[in-house]
Amino acid sequence: TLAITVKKSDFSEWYQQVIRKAELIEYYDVSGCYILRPWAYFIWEQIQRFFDDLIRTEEVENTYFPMFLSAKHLNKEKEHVEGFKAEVAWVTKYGESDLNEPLAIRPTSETIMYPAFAKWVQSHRDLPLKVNQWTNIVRWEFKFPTPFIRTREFLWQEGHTAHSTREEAVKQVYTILDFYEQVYGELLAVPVIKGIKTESEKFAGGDFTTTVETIIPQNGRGLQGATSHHLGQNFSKMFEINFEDDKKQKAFAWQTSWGLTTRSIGAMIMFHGDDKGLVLPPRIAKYQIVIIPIIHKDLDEQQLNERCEQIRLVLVKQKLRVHLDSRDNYSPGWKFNKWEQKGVPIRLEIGPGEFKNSEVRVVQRFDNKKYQIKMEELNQLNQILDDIHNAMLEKARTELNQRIKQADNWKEFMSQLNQRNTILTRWCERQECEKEVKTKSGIESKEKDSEIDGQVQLTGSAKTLCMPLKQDQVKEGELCFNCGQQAKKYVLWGRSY
Ligand SMILES: O=C1CCCN[C@@H]1CCCn1cnc2cc(F)c(Cl)cc2c1=O
Ligand SMILES: [Mg+2]
Repeated sequence: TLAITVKKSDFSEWYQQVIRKAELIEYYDVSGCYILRPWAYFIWEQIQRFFDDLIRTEEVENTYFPMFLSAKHLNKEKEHVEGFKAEVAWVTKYGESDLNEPLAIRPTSETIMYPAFAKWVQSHRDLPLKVNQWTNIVRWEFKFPTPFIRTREFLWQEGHTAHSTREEAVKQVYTILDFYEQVYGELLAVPVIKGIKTESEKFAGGDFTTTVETIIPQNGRGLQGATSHHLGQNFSKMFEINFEDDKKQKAFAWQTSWGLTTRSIGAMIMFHGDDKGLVLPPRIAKYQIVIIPIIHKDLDEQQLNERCEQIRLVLVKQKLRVHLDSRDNYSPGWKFNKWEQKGVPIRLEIGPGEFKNSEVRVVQRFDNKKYQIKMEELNQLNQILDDIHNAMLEKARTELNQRIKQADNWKEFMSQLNQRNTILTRWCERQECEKEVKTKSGIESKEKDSEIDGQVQLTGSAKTLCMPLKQDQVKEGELCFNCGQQAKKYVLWGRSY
């Protein structure tokens, strides 16, 4: 059927219907793999354009590295690959013949890139080295797949830099983290919390991991939006990426790596969608405006179409992405419904009244506001779209903040968790304490692990999402909410994707 048959509150069924009825996703017969249709791929292109403009200001250069790597290469960083081996996909044959050694498909590109870095970096004059690539990635996840959020093949960018000093590398980590916050806020109208991962949740191969986390309002689950790691000298020692510093001393480079994936599109869909379907933030909408002629017996059809085409050209000149839907095999009502499902930010209706008064009827998708504007006021639409973006971001920020609660003890913590909130607590920073909270919260969670086909998809236990960069100073005598020892930091806990 055309209509979405559930409300957003029936969240996972709503999500499955929206991604199909908004024509974002088509299913494919390899489990965990999905087709990105033009309506979705356009969003990824906008993200690429926006992020490329940002990293260009940091003199990051786009490259392309091979997708295959040998077992030898992959096992170069044995210890941290250990935990990931189960999800590596391998090519073992070509035609009828066996490869004499199997090749892994990139699950990430450190071991592909860093041997080349070692060749390119000899002197401190070769630093800083800053490369990025836009590719697909394959990780044979065994958890139940969700389009955009968790798929076996996804698109991402991965940036990798090498610096001569720790300070410069650390600065780079935070500059990129700010760029990620801008991708979410300025492009996707999704608010995020910048923070640092705990030792247990960080990238094991690195020194520390920073992250932008968001919280899906419907289920209060944390979702990692993107990540920016300081790798220290761990990889440069492993791959001999060293250089002669200005005192003729051999020194190991200081490195960063950072990634953002098509999961960002899933976060945007979940945040902004409503019972009628997708709601697109204007800056990533393939069509920002759709024009619908309303044919009427008192109105000459030819003249109506000429007026609509005239309006379309005016808006094209204003650099707006506008589509005139003059199909004569669908009714206006059908078109309203379809373009609402696809989340087009503004619909312009032109019927006999508008025609006579040289007006258009504006219908805003995000808040369903309706009003008339004169033809000569069409130039207001650029600002109106900007205002819609800002209003969507503010509404989303309010919803996110409503999902963050404080707790000073276990009882309060579990009460908030079972109300599907995330919880900011003082914490001792001890890993075993963190592990205990994970275990206990899983046992006491009202929301049991949700399983599909016997595969745990979303667990009921809480984990740390991040230690927010913006946080109060913990004072002497202020204790960890769980173990009662002296607290050191505030940390945000939550169920997560
Ligand atoms: O998160 C990023 C940003 C972009 C570049 N990479 C880092 C670290 C990636 C961690 N990670 C994540 N997943 C992995 C999966 C695997 F199968 C293997 Cl072999 C390794 C990894 C792995 O190292
Ligand atoms: Mg993983």
